[in-house]
Amino acid sequence: MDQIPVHIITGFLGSGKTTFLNNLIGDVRPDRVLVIENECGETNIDGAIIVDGVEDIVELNAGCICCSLADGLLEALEAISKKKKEIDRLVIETTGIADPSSIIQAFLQDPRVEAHFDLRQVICLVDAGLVEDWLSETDEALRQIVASDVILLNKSDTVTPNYLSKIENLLKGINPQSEVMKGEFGAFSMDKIEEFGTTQSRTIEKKANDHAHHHEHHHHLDHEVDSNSHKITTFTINLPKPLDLESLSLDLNRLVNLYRSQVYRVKGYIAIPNYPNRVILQSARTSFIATDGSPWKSNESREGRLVFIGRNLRKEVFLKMFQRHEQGQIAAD
Ligand SMILES: Nc1nc2c(ncn2[C@@H]2O[C@H](COP(=O)(O)OP(=O)(O)OP(=O)(O)O)[C@@H](O)[C@H]2O)c(=O)[nH]1
Repeated sequence: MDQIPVHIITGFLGSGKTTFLNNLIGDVRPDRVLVIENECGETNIDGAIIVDGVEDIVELNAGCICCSLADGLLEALEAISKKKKEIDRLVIETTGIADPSSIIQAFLQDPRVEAHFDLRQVICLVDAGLVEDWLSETDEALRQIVASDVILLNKSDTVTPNYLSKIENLLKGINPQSEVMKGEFGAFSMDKIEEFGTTQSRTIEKKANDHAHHHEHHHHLDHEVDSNSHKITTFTINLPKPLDLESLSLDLNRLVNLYRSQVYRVKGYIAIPNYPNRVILQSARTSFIATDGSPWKSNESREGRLVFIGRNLRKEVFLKMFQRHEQGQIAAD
């Protein structure tokens, strides 16, 4: 029986997973790719960011796939296995704080999954400018790098060539079995990546076993993840009205600068008055970047959502700041 080739895309928050996925989809026949998106929090922001044309995007929200294998992922895979003839590949994008080892294990050790799917490669996106921070502040970044077959050292435009070489060596030191490619804006050729060969089952099995059982965090809609001494918090702020982009950007930049050491990632979209598209706002320890998202449908209520991910974040503090500085009404979820 033919198996569906699978790639798992991992990498820390904001490292460029979605950007790479968009490139990959541009390279192949999008109607024959199926994507499983996993987001932290209830809002699947990436669903709104990804380019159109993909056969299907299965959204697994409200938790991290690595923790809900028993329900969400296995169910999704079972449904996908029935579409075998319609798709050429399955791509799974994990959350930025996921330990991918239990997902890898499912593909290598669960007979229900193995029967239909062939895990080709685990690909890890790395933010050249921030990876040292993430390695020193979190455990997840290390686990993702260790579990991968191919490391895409992304955002090379944000660092000097010398620093880039230093990071390349650091990554090779952490995971000597992996291949490292350097680049920017997720522009890595899938053909080249596939030339590195498929994952050696034995190797990956070892990796999966090495990293299994280290993972005991619990994900909820708004949740805190205890990962040794690091507490990763995720919460969503709903923005029920269209908002002024300029004043909101000022507020948001002020917020992330004030809590710079605690805020890992903010991502979401807002509605702005008289504008036909969602405006996607995101930051990864940097200023906010605003880009066009998908158009609002005529019957849709124009509500924005921002997901915050960080360490020891207190939602009340952020809500209060929004309430003080926003023009519209802000509601907690
Ligand atoms: N300067 C620079 N920015 C980049 C590069 N690659 C991606 N970005 C930007 O970095 C931000 C995060 O990229 P994403 O692709 O959303 O990252 P992600 O890993 O999917 O993020 P999460 O899903 O939140 O973990 C976006 O604003 C991208 O446009 C790069 O090579 N250089």
